Formats: sequence, C-alpha cells, structure tokens
Amino acid sequence: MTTTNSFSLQIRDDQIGVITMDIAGESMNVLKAAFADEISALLAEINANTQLKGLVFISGKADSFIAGADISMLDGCKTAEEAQAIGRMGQQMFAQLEQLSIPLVAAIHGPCLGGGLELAMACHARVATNDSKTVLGLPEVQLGLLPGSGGTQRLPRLVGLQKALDMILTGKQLRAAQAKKAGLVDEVVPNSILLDAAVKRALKGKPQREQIKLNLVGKVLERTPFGRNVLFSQARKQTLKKTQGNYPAPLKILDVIKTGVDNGMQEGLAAEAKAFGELCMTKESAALRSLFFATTQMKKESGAGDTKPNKVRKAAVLGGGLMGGGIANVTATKAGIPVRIKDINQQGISNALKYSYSLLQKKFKRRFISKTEMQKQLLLMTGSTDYSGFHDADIVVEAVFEDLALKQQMVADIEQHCAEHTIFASNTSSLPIGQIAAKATRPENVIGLHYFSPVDKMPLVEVIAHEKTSAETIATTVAFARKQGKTPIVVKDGAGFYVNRILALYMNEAANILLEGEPVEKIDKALVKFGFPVGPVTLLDEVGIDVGAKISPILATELGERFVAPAAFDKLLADGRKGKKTEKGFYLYGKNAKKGKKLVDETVYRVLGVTPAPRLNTDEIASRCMVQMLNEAVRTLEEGIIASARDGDIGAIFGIGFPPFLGGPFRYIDQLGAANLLAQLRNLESRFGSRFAPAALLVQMAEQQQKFYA
Ligand SMILES: C[C@H](O)CC(=O)SCCNC(=O)CCNC(=O)[C@H](O)C(C)(C)COP(=O)(O)OP(=O)(O)OC[C@H]1O[C@@H](n2cnc3c(N)ncnc32)[C@H](O)[C@@H]1OP(=O)(O)O
Repeated sequence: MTTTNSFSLQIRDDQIGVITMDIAGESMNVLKAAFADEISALLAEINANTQLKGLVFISGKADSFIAGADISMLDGCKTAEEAQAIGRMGQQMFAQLEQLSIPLVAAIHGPCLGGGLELAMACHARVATNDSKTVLGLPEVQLGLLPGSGGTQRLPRLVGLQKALDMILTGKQLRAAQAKKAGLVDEVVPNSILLDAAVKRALKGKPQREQIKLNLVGKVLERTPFGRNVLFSQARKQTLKKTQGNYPAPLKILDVIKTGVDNGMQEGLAAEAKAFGELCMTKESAALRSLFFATTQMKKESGAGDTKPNKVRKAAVLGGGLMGGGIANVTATKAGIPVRIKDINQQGISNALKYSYSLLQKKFKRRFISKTEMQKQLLLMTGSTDYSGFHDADIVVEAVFEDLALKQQMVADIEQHCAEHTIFASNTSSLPIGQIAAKATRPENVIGLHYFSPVDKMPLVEVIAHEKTSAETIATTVAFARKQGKTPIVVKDGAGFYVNRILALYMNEAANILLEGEPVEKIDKALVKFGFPVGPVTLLDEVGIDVGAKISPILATELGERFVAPAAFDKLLADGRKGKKTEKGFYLYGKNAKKGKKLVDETVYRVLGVTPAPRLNTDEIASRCMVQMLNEAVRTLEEGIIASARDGDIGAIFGIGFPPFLGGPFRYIDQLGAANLLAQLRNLESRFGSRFAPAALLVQMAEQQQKFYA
C-alpha cells in the first residue's frame, strides 16, 4: 500500500488498485493545487505496475465523494492568471487519469460536485450509490464561475449538449437515478456494495463509449451545425432574459462550450481555463463566494451561544393552509420528522396532505426520489381537527390567521394539550412575538419562526426570540429549521422583524412611484433589470394587496410614519382587488389574461386616480426603491434587530431574492460607499420629505468612511 498526504493506493489480490482519497483534517474532500504532485507520483507507480488490471477511485470520507475545488483556494487568487493556472492544473491531472491504459472507475457516494464531478467524468466509468446524500452536479455558476477543469467539455460529450447546458447553466444537482437516466453514471447501487460493484466493472475492462440516445429533434439540434447554432442562440436569448446581463458567467459558459463543440476539446479546454481565470476575478463571483462562506459559517451556529438544541422527535402544525401545508411538507420530507396537522375542518387537512402529495409526485416523476421514499415521507404526515396526537409534539408551529387574540388562544391551547417542554413557534409575519406570548404560562417556550412563501422553495426563516424566550428554545428551533433545509437567521423581536421591514419600505416607494404616474410594467421591469426575480408590483399581486394593507398599519404604528402606505391603495381593496388569488389586481388573470403574456389591467389606473405617463428612467425608479431598502437595513442593524451585516445580507437574498450578485444590502452599500448612499438619500429627502431621512449609523459610517465588511 502506498500513501501520500491525501491519497492511498491499495492493490487487491484480483489486481485492482483502489485509490482512496481522504484529506486529513477536513470534513469533506476538496481539491487543492497541492494534489497535482501527489497524483503524479501515484500515477507513476500505477504506470510502472504491469500486473494491474484496473483501478477504482473512492473516497475515504463517510458521506462525501469530492465537494469540488477548494473555494478558499480560489478566493485567495490575486490574478486571473493564477486562477487560470489552477483550472489548467486540474485539466492536466484529469487528462492523465483519462489516458490511463487500464480502466478507472469512480465509486461515488455523497456529494460529487464541481471539480469532484470533473474528476469522475475523466474516469472511464461511474458507479454511484442510491443514497439521498449522493448528488452530482457542476454548481460553479452559482459561485459566478464555470467548471474550470474540463467540465464544460466532458459533460456535453457524456450527456449531450442540451442536458449539459441545462446542468452547467443552472448548477442543478442530480440524484443518482437521475444521473443514470442522463447517462452521467453507469450503475446505481446501495452503499454497502459500492466498492464491489466498482471493482466488478473495472475487471470488465475499459467500456466502449456508447453514442448518446437522442430523438429526431435532438439529433437535428445537437448533430448538425445549423441545429447547434439554433440551440446556442436560443440558450443565449434565454440566459440574457434570466440574468438581465447581471451575471457574466452564463454567457462565458455558452462561449466556452461552443468553442469545444466547434473546434474540438483542446481549444475548448484552453478557452475554459482562460474564462475560469477571468471569472474568478469578477466582483460578481466574489459576492457569490461570500455567500458560500457566510452560509457555511452559519450552519455551525446554534443561535444561542453555547446552548445545545434538544432533539425534536415529533412536530405539529396548526392550520392546513398554504403556509401550514408547506411547513408540514418540509418537516416530513426534509427533516424526516413525523408531523401532525390540525385544522378547524377536515378540508383544511386534506388540502395540506394533497399539497404534499403533489409535490412528492413531481419529485418521483423526475426520479429525484423513489416510490418507497415518497410513501415513507407521506406516512410521516397525519391530521386531525382536534388536539389528538399533539401530547408528544416537541414543537408546534402555528400558521393561522394574522390575529393576535387567536394566536394567544393557540398558545393557551398548546400549553393545555402538550408537554411542559413543547415549543410554541409562531409563523406570524408582523405581530411582535412578545405580544403573542403575553398571556403564556411558559413564555420561555414561545418563539417566532417566520417562513416565506412558497415554503418548500424559499430558503430563509427568521427565528424571533422575544425577551423571555429561553436559549434552549432558540437553539432547538434553529436546529429544527435547519433540518427542514432552511437557513435560519435569529432576529430581535419587533414589528416586521427584518425581512418584511426592509421589504415594506421598498414596496411603498414602488407604490409612490406608481402614484406619480409611472406605468406598472415599467416599475416592475426596472427592478427585474436591477436583479430581483420579480418586480414589486407583481410581488404585491402575488402576496396579496390585502396582506400588504394589513401589515402596513402595524408597521406604521410600531415604527413610524415612513411605513404608512399611500392612501390611494385603500381604493384597490374597496374595488375588490386583492391580487392574483382573486384574479383581480394590477395585472390580468384568469379568463382576462392572454396566454404567455403578462398584461397590466389598465382599469387599475382609474381606480387609483392616475394617468400613466412614463417620466423617470429605469435607473431612477430602481434606485429610489433600493435606497429605501438599504437605509432601512442599516436601521435594523443599528437597532440590533439583526445581529450582523452578514445576517442582513443572507436574510435579504434568501428571503426576498435581493440580487445575489451584489452580495446583499450591506455588501452593496460597501460597494456603493456609505457617503454615496447618504448623498442620494439627502437629495431624495430634500425632494420628497422625511421618509428618506438617513439612518444615524449610515451618517456615522459615511463621516468615518467605514465599511460593514473589512
Ligand atoms: C475547477 C472547478 O471547476 C471549480 C470548483 O469545483 S468550485 C467548487 C464547486 N463546488 C461547490 O460549489 C460545492 C460547495 N459545497 C457545498 O455546496 C456544500 O458544502 C455541500 C453540498 C457539498 C455539503 O453541504 P453540507 O453537508 O451542508 O456541509 P457544509 O457544512 O456545507 O460543508 C462541510 C465542510 O466542507 C467544506 N466545503 C464543502 N465544499 C467545499 C468547497 N468546494 N471548498 C471548500 N470547502 C468546502 C465547508 O466549508 C465545511 O467546512 P468546515 O466543516 O470546515 O466548516
């Protein structure tokens, strides 16, 4: 047996060499530049051994194959050339593996991502486990990068151009069964026989590469120059529409893949390494990498110092509506915890169960989960119209109407029907938690747990501790949310908490601009171009104009005048316009809508008493809404609502889709400069009044030329 720092080679009696990768001191295998020499030494030994029949590459870590190149190493690069050299080194290392004369089989269990998948693709065959921890993908685009060590060239050759474009442009990860269907892995087996299956394959010799199966349209699109031109130009159009030109990586991905397809692998690889180096130096990639570091760091925090969480064995949800159904869904499917749903009527429970069934059915059809997994997860969800099955719940999440008296009644009911230690978590979006806990006998068990809609998709939750919430309750709730696949931020109690507070002022400003006569679609386009997934007016239609109207007065009473929504908005409700759910809002829905087109309901202007006439340019519209959000974010930091700029950045990106390439409100202010933002606010304050008054902390930072991040 030969060992280097991170690799070992063991030759079995059947003359199959097993290369095990296990980086000492790291919880996951990642690729580092220093490995080039180790791999070369290993390969020299392998090439000198004429007895060897084949090789298996496997990870020595319990639950990870390789999570990609070391992102800290990439972050440390000072020049594009330095990053390009790292990509090149990986390319050369993997080319050496591919050129081995004996078969090399990758045995994959756990995340096989980025450089990890690039390595696996250079192997001659791939066997993966059917475990849910096994995921394969090229997520570099989510870091503002592209796969820099052959991924842009090998993936299209393995799975076809269309599938590869989809995977590389989105960074999506496939489960083993999906990867098998795509042609990315050759065999899927249980973890217990992974090594045996890989050895068996290696003993069979090098496999012939099979031609990718395509239907007629696929053949025209991928195998003719005309078809490929159509494919790339369509992909470019869609990419630009999606990114609004804000992200450089996807366009480079298209260029690099096209170079490889048109001019061959070598030119493709050269273009890939060069683009990788360039992208590494962009501010967009730096911002996206900072998100990776922030979220990884947050995974380790309990939310309550050294206090350890208690185990949650069973959960319950009050209310089977859209939110309650979503919360029950992530509890069963992501956390794997049994969950009891209570609603006032049977219909509510059926709706919640049906909702989960349809989501799971979709996952099953996409081969993301097996039928057994689906059935197991469904069995974790049960319901009743009374409190039966609640006595042993460790946490109860309430998702009932936004009504203080009702929520206080729920607290009393839970204290009566559940155990002493049961946590009462409220999914309120605006009511202070202290008020919900005001009549509680065990206020230390009461906490806020604010999810965002749709719950199965939105990654953020706000965990809100009121004055009497115990550290144990905080730590347990944070751990519970994390098990549900969420990124929790712990925020201080106060109306609107963090996310809705900064969102409310941004939405109000969009409403003010609308009342000045700017057309609805122009306002939405301005903010989409800025980088938000949808514009503010669309968002209001989605969330519900009535919901906005309910939250505004609460925020205005607790936080001041600047939160008062424009009075004209009452006219919308008087006109029965609640938004998309009632098919009556700012846009046309239902039978009035035109298929494939989003059209403004022009009658809304009459109701609001305005005549639409575009006057402002899109930058002005975006910046007026944005400065409101940024200024309020600074205020929440000043008041201790959020504990750090990092939490504020993650909250805004994961909670409202703040443009990730800007790194969040605080990183964006650092980019703009506090003084610049202050000048914009002062200017707007002189024109529009005190709603633009700058936060004291911002003034101080501008004067002292400080930044939120060092
Ligand atoms: C040249 C190439 O084309 C370029 C590349 O490969 S770029 C890198 C592409 N890869 C990625 O983007 C994957 C990044 N990693 C992840 O998404 C997640 O870590 C994961 C899905 C692999 C695992 O998630 P999870 O189980 O929650 O574990 P998580 O806490 O995130 O990570 C565990 C540890 O591995 C580290 N880690 C994971 N991937 C890493 C990476 N690519 N680089 C550096 N560290 C990494 C984390 O920092 C953490 O370290 P710590 O224990 O010392 O804090």
